[in-house]
Amino acid sequence: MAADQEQEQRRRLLDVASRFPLPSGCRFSYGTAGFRADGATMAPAVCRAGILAALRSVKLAGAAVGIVITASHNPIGDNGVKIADPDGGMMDQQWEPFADALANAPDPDALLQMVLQFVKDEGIPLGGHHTAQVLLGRDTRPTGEYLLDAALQGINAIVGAHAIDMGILTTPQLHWMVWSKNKGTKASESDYFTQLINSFRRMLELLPKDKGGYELAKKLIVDGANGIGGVKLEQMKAELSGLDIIVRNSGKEGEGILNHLCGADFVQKERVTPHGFGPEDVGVRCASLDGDADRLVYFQMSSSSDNKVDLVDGDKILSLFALFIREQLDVINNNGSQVDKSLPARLGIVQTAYANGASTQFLKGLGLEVVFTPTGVKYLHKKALEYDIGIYFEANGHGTVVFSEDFISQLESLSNDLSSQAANSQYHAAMRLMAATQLINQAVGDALSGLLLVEAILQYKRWSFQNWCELYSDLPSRQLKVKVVDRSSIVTTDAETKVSQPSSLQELIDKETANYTQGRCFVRPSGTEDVVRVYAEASTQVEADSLAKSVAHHVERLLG
Ligand SMILES: CC(=O)N[C@H]1[C@@H](OP(=O)(O)O)O[C@H](CO)[C@@H](O)[C@@H]1O
Ligand SMILES: [Mg+2]
Repeated sequence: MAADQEQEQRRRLLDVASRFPLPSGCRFSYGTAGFRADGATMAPAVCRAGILAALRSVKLAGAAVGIVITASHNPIGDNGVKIADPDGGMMDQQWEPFADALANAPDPDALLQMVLQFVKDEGIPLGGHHTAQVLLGRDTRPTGEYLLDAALQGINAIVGAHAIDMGILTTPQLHWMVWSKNKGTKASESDYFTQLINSFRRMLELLPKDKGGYELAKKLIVDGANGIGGVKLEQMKAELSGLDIIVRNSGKEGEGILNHLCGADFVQKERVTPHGFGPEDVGVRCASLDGDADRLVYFQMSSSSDNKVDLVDGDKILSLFALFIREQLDVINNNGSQVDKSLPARLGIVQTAYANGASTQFLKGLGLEVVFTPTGVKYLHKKALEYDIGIYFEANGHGTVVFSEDFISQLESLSNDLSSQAANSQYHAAMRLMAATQLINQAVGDALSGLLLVEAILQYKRWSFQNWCELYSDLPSRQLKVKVVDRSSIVTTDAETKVSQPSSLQELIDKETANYTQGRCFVRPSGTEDVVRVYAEASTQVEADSLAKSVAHHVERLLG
C-alpha cells in the first residue's frame, strides 16, 4: 500500500471506530449464526462486521461477500449480523476468532492495531488491484435501517471497498445473490424469482402423466411470521401455477408483530396454530416461515376443538426430499431401459442431535448414510458439501440440498444423452433432478424455495399432508432452557451429544436417561441466547418431560 493510502486507511479506521464506540459491559460473540443482541446495542458490532466483510472480500481476490442484518426468529427488538462467504455459505469459521476480537476491541487505537496486525498475518493485499465488494441485505426489523448504515460505514472504512445495498430481503435471497454473483450468473431479486418460478413450473410439467390417486388440494395457507418471507411470497405467488397460496401474518400493517405467537419457531416448539389461524382452517395444508424466511415447517389442524397441530418439521421435510431424490436416482440407475447409462452418486444425509430419533431410524432404515454435526447451519452445510448430493436439515426447519459441480455436470451430460428419447422414464427422472437443482437454494436453507420443492414433490408422489405426516411417528420430546452463571462452562463432544465438562454432568445425564424407555438426552450451551438448552426424548410425552426436567435440575444445581 502506498504511504498516502496507508495514512488514509488508518485515518478511516480510527474515525469509524470513534463514531461507534463500544458501550461498557458489552461483549459480542460470533455464535451459531453471527452476532445477536438487543438491536439498539448492535451498531458497533455491525459496523465492525462491515470492516471484516470488506477485508474478507479483499483477501478472496475481490469476490463478493455478503452481510445480512437479521435476528431471524428472535423477538422484534433483537437484531443481528452475519457474514456470507463468496460461495453463499456462512463465513469460514477460521475467521470467527478475529470477528470476536474485532467486535470487542475496546477503543479506536486497539481496533486499528488489531486490523493492521490481522491484515499482515493473513497477507490481505489492501491497496492492491482487488477491491472489496460487499452485498448487504436486511429484514423488516425497525432497527434494520440504522444498522445497515452502521455496516455501510464499516465497509467504507476500508479503502476502495464497494458496498451494494440489495434492500429488504429474506436471508436466503442475499446468500443466493452472493452465490450467483460469484458464479457470474444473474443475481438480482427478479432473477431469483424467475429461477424459482421457472424451475417450479418445470417440476410440474414433469409430473407423471398417468393421472390417478390422490389429487393435492391447491390451497396452501402460509404463516409469514409477520416478516419478510410473507412479503416476498405475496410478490411471487401470482406466477406460481397450480398453487393457490394465502399468506397470513404477512407483515402488513396491523397484522401482528414479527415472530410474536407466529412463525416456524413458534409452531415447531409449541405445536399449536399460529396467530390468525382458526377452526375454519381445519384440514387445510399450512406452512410456516420464520422472520427471515430461512426456516420452513408444515402443519395442519386436525380438529376444531383445540388449536393443536400435526407438525411436519425439518426432519420430515428432509425425509421427503431424500425419498424423492433417491427415487429419481433409482429410476436412472436401475430401470433396465434402452439406454445403458448410470449416474453414480454418493447421497449423504446430515442431521444434528436435535433430529427426532424416529427420523434418524427411518432414514437409516432406507439404507441411507446419516451423519451428525453440531448445531448450526455452518456445520451442516459444510458436511453436506462432502457428498455428490448432500441433504441437511435442522429439526426446526432450516436446511437444503447441495449438489456437487461434478454431479451436476454428469447429470447434464446424461440428460443430453437421453434427450433423443424424450418419452423415457430415465430422461424424466434426470430432468426432475435437474429442475430440483435449480429450484432448491443451494447456498443456504431457504423457506420459499423449500416450500416450492415440497409442493412439487407432494404432487409428484400424489401424497396428502397426512400421508407425509405419517411417514413415521415422532418420538415425544421436550426442550427446556436453563439460565446459568456461565454457559460456556459446559463443553460438549460427539456432535454435542455428550458433555465432556463438567464430567459429573454427563454421568448424571446417563443415569437419568437409563430410567426411560427409548430415553435420549443431551445438553449444550446455546449459541444465540444466554441459556443452556436441554433436549430429551422418550417413548411417552410424560417421560420426555420428566427426563428433561430432571436433567435441567442437575444443570441448575451444578452451574447455578
Ligand atoms: C435448538 C435450536 O433450534 N437451535 C437453533 C438456534 O441455535 P442455538 O445455538 O441452539 O441457540 O439458532 C440457530 C440459528 O438460527 C439455529 O441454527 C439452531 O438450530
Ligand atoms: Mg431464520
